[in-house]
Amino acid sequence: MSTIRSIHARRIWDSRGRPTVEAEVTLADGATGRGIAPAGASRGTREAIELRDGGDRLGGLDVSQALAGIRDEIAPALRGIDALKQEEVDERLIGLDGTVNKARLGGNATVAVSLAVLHAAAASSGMPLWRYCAGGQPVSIPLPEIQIFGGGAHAGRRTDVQDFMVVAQRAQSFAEALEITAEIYRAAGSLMAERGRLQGVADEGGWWPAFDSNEEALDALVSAIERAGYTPGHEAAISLDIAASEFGRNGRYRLAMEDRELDSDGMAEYLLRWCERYPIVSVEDPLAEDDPDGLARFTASVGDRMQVIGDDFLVTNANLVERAAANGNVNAVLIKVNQAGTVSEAKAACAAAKRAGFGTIVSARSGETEDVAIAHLAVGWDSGQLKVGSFARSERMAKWNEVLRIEEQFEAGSVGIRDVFGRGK
Ligand SMILES: O=C(O)[C@@H](CO)OP(=O)(O)O
Ligand SMILES: [Mg+2]
Repeated sequence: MSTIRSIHARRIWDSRGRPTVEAEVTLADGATGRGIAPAGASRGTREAIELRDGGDRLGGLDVSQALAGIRDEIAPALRGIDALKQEEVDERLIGLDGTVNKARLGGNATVAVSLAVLHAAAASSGMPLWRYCAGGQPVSIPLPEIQIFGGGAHAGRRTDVQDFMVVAQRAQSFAEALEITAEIYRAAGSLMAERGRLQGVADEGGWWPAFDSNEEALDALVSAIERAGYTPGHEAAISLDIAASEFGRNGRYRLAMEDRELDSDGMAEYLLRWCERYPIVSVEDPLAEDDPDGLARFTASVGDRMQVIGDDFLVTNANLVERAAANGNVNAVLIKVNQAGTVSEAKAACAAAKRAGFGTIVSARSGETEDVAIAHLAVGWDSGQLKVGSFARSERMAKWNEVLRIEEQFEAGSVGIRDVFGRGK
């Protein structure tokens, strides 16, 4: 029987040395599943709230309230529910919390439990997680977006732009995409070393961006692609997460590196110049979450040839995705389970995006753990793309390597890899 027998919650630690929540679910048939809450640094204001509390010595970073909520309220309420009924489980979590943003029990509590139930249900069904998530629907191996330089909130705001990434858009397999990007990553490292600029890595494993301008980082990225023996824009293209909500509000954008302030149109023009000059195929959060008109203008000018992703702007919310599709604010969405707070809500956002013809990118957070669930979600939900950060940090490699294992399970040649525009569907 796949009914939930018990849920245990424990405090574990994430890749930034901060406490986080792990839930462990045991079913009546003995199957178990574990889920861990990741944590973002650049967060959208409408994300599910993670519950953090006093814990004197931890300065408000502790998660003891979230753990207590799982023990005292969530575990008793879910006992006896069939783990195969993920939506029922998640509806119970949403109802129990009772707020619009999981503020009472904490999105970190609900997401850990929701993922743990998903894992346990897959184990009980005797299926790998990706196959269980697919529910019999067609799947694909996602194209990876891999960070080469990590800036913004992940590197003490060393650059304004948060993620400088590479997409190996012509790779024929995930294994090949990883290989190409690893070469570019290492080339970028030696380039930094030669310039006396190598200063370790940022939160997601991308090189610490010791640059004097955002453009210098872009130029270095192009040089790294060339040094690795590839043609920029051909085998390897550039993908950026501007994370503009971090430095833009009320239509004003403060570029610290260049010591200037731009209005919404100025910011868009600044980015459009990059789009002309560099082989950029995807831009995430080019304008702030409170600038939907700016986003719509930006998408109107480049959306026919480029992916424009809403992350902080859409916070993995199906209603917001539908509204964005109607208003043309963006043409793709980042899918982060902990932004929504439950597996079912994230899945609904992904489904809404596909109905709207949006690109979908399953994404990790900047604070991560060894949990590899998102590798399986990207495959099982057929998202087409996966964003996990970089190399050089094992919480990232655990996920990339997991996709390699999943790819091995596919029959050779039966599943094509897609580029950012979904070619090969
Ligand atoms: O903005 C993002 O897309 C993510 C991952 O790069 O960062 P964070 O988890 O800090 O929100
Ligand atoms: Mg982002």
